[in-house]
Amino acid sequence: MAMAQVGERREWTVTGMDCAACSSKVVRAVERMPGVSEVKVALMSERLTLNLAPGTTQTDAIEAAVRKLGYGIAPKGQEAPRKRAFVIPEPLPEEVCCAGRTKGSADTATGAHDHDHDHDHPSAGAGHGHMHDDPLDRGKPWYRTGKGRLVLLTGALLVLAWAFEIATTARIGAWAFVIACLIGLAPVAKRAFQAARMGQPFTIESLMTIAAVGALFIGAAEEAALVVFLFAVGEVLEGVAANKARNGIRAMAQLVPKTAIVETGGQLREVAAESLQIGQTVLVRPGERIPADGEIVEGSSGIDESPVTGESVPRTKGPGEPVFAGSINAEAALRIRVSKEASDNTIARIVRLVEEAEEARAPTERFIDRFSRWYMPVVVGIAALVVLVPPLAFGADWDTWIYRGLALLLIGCPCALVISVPASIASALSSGARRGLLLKGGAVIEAAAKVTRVAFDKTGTLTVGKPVVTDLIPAPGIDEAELLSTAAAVEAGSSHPLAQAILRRAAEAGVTIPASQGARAIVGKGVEAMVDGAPAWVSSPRHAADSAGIEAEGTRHAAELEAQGKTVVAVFRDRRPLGLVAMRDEPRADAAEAMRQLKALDVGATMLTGDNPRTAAAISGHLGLEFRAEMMPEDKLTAIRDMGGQGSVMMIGDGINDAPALKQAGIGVAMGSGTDVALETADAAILRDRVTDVPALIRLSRRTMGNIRQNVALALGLKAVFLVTSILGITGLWIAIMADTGATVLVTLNALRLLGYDPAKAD
Ligand SMILES: Nc1ncnc2c1ncn2[C@@H]1O[C@H](COP(=O)(O)OP(=O)(O)OP(=O)(O)O)[C@@H](O)[C@H]1O
Ligand SMILES: [Zn+2]
Repeated sequence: MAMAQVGERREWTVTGMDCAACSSKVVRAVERMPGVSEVKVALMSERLTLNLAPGTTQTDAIEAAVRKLGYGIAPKGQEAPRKRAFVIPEPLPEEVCCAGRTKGSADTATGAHDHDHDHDHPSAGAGHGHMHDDPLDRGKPWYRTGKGRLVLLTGALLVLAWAFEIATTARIGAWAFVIACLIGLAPVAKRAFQAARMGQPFTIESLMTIAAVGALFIGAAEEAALVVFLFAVGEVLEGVAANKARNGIRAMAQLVPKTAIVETGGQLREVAAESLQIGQTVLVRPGERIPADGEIVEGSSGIDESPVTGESVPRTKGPGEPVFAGSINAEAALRIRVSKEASDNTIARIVRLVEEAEEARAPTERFIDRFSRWYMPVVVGIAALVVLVPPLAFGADWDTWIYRGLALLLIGCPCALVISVPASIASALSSGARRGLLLKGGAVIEAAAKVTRVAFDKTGTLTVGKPVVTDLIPAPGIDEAELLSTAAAVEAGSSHPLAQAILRRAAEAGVTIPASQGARAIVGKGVEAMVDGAPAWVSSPRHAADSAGIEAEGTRHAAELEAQGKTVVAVFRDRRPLGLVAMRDEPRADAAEAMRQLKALDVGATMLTGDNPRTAAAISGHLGLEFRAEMMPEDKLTAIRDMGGQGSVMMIGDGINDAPALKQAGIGVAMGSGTDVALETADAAILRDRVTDVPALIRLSRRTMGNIRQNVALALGLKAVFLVTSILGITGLWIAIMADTGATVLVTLNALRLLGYDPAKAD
C-alpha cells in the first residue's frame, strides 16, 4: 500500500468528468511526482498545496484537498458531486466513480482496507457544504475529532469568559466573550471563505460567520460566543445517526470469530480467521461460530444463520452444502472446506455493500440540496430587508433590527434539513441489513416505496426450486427404466432444476445411465444430446409436438398432469417417443401469505415462467396471483418493461439465470442467500428464502420515505416558527441556533426510530 511519508512531496492531478457507466462524477487521479513535504493536487483549474500529516494516505490527501476547497469539484455550471466521490481506493486506480466503485480494476473493488486507517465513511451528510468529515478523524471518539475538540474548546472558553465576567468588570468580561467567539469562529470562517472562493458565497459557514461577527459588532458578544459553541455542538451531532447505523452494520462483521481451528495432515492448529486460505479445512465444534464461508465436507448439523441472513430458524446442513462465516453451528462437529478469504466472505460483502449504499444519493436528497442552494440566499435577502427597512423607512432602532436580522441568518441554516434524508436512509439500510434485506441505497428505497407491481420468477423464487419426479409414463412398448435412463443421459450435463430432478430420480432408481455426447440446451425448451449413437432429446411436450410432429395420445396425457401443477417433459430418441416425465416443484410455504400481504399493500403480483400455461395456472391459482407462461428469457425482459407502464415494477428472481431481467427491472431483487452474482448485480437482495420478505422490503421502504417526510416537515416547521418569532423579536440569537441544533437532534432521533422498525411484521 502506497503511503506518503512526511517530508515527501507528492502531486496528483485530479479531474472530474461524467462516468459513462453510472452517469455520475468520475474522478481521475493520476499520481505525478512521487517522493517529495506537501501534496499538490490540481483540481480542474484550482491548484492547491497541502501539508501531509504523518501517516496520511493518498486517499486522505485527496479527500483533504477536496475538503480544503470546501466543495466537491465539478466542471463549471454542473452540480458538484458529493465529497465521497473522491474517496479513492489504494493503490490509486485510473478511474474512480461514485460510491467508491472502481471501473475495470477488480482488485480494488474488493477493497483492500487500510488497517491503521480503517476507511470509515464520513457522516451521511458529508459533502453538504459544511459537514466536512475529516478523514483523519474517523473512528475516533467524538471528543478526539477536530469538531469535537472545537466543542470542548469553545465550551471551555465560554465558561472562562463567564468566570471573567463575574470576577472582573463587565468590560473585561465582554472582551473575554469576544475572544472566545473569535477563536471558535476561526475554523468556520476559514471554510466559509474557501467556499466563497469556489463560487459558493451562501453556505452554512458563511451564515454563521456573518451572524457571529454581526453580533460582536452590535455588542452582543456573549450571545455570539454561545452561538459559535452551539454550532459546534450541532456539527458533532450531525453524524450521530449515520454513525450509529454504521456501527450496527459493523457489529455484524464482528460476529465472525477471530480464530479458527485448521486441520492440516491430521494435525489441529489454531490460527487467526483472517489468515485462512481457500481450500483449507477447518473444524467447527458444536456451539461455535463458523469462521469462514465454506462447504461442509463432513458432519451435519443445525445451523443458525441469523447473523448473516436474519433467518432465525436453524437449518440442518450436511456435506456439500454451503455455510457462511458468522453462523452458529448448533449441534454437531463439522469439517468445513474454506471457499472464501475473510475479506471476501458473505458478511464482509454485506457490510461493504451497505456502506456503499449509504453513498448512493436518493433523488429526494438531491432535491433538498438544490432547495438549500436557493433557500439560503433567500434567507440572506430577507435578513437584509429586516435589518434595513424598519430603521430606514420608519426610523426604528438600528441595533434592534440588526439583531433580529442576524437571528434570521441563523434560522436560515438548513442543517437539519440537509441531514433529514441521509440520516433516515442510513438507519433504514442498517435496519434492513440486520434482517437480511439488503438495499443498495436511497434511490432503491425511494423506488421500492413506489412499487405498484411485483413480478416473480417461478422456479426457485415462488417455488422451492427443487422439483421432484412424480410420474413416469413410458410410451407403449417402453419400460420405465429405459425412459428414465435415456432422459438422465440427455440431462447429464445440465444444471437446470428439471435436469437435477431427473438425475436424482435415476440415481435413486439405480438405473444405468448410457453415455451421451454433444449435449446442447435449447433455451426455454429443452435439451438435446447424442445417446447410444442416436439423437435424443428431453423437452417440453409443446416443443416436441412442434418439432417432431408428435401429438395426440402423449400430449393429452401431459395436459392432465400439467393441470395438477406439474411440469411435464417428453423424452425422445431417434424421433421415437419414449414417454413423459412429470415433476413437481412445491410452492414455498410462505408464498400464499406473501401474496396476501402484497394485496394489503395494494401491490399487484405477476408470476413469469418458462413453464406451460396449465402448470402456471395451477400454481398461480393456488397462490392467488396473475401469471404469464411460456416466456423465453427475453420475453421476461419485455414483460417487465410493459408492466412498467403503470408505475414502478419490482422483479424478484433467484439471480442465477435471471440476472439480465433483474438488471432491466425498475428494481431487481435477488432472493436467496449467497448467490454472488445476485448480491452484486441486483438493486436489492433478500438473503433468506422467504417470499414474505418481498412485502417486508416494500414496507421498510415506505416506512423510510414516511420517516423522511416527517423529518423534512420537522426541519422546515421549526424554521418557520422561529422565522416568525425572530422577526417579531420574541426569540433571540441563541434561541435561533438552539432551534437549529435542536431540529438536528430531533431529526436524528426520528431517523433512529427506523433501526427498531421490524418490517417483517405486517402492519
Ligand atoms: N434441461 C431441461 N430439461 C427438460 N426440459 C427443459 C429443460 N430446460 C428447459 N426445459 C423445458 O422448457 C421449459 C421452460 O424452461 P425455462 O428454463 O425457460 O423455465 P424454467 O426455469 O423451468 O421455469 P421458470 O421460468 O418458471 O423459472 C421447461 O418448463 C421445460 O419444459
Ligand atoms: Zn445548521
